[in-house]
Amino acid sequence: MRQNIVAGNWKMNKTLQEGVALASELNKILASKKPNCDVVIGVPATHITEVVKTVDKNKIGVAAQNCANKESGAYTGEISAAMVKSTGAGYVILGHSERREYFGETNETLKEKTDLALANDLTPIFCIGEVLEEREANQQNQVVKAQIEEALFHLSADAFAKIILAYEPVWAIGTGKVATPEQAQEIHAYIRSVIADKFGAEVANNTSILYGGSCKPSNAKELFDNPDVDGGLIGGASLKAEDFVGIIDAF
Ligand SMILES: O=C[C@H](O)COP(=O)(O)O
Repeated sequence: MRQNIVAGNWKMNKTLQEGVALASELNKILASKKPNCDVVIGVPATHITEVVKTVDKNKIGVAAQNCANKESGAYTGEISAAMVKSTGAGYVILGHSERREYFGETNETLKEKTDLALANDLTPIFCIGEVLEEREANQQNQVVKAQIEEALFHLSADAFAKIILAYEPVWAIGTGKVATPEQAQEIHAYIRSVIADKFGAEVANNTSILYGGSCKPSNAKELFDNPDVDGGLIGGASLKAEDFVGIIDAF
């Protein structure tokens, strides 16, 4: 069934001690709440084990921010999907635009990462989205369609059903410039139609599609109120427990 989800992406922020303190604060606040959405935090790989120990797993899921496109072996510095799984994380963020832009990730490598994540029983939070020039040229639909087709269309419908999508217009990430609720709804509905055409209406209806890009407590509700927006992937505002909880409370 389609889930509402608020996922944080801490990116490369917080030392281990600061991260554990943030996770602990969040855990404490959520202990007395019953959120109307699943809550996930995407933390640096070095923090996963301690954060998993810190939070109530029934309330907060933990995500890695990446995994390797190889199973194991001589790939210095890489972290495999099996290693991520062994830390206790349940999710992995894949294809974030920062990984695509700064670390050369392509739809082809993301296809391999997705397969390994699924094989290791991790839930991918798979990011797609257009850059500003593409939006200005009105190419956003074809960009996100190609990202989904090239990295995910080889999957069976059952495998695809395990994926969470995150639509993040790159021009809205960390810029304070948020997509309007209408822009978000329009492209989320389009993404769902792309999924329906390939995997059928049931899979499409059950896929959670999150919005990411300058989402904060003050604009979360108007974004999440749209029928095809099932939550958010939150960067900056996930670094303060109060702000992150403000977004969770938008549901
Ligand atoms: O993964 C999260 C997104 O990149 C959004 O980041 P932001 O909320 O700081 O704009």
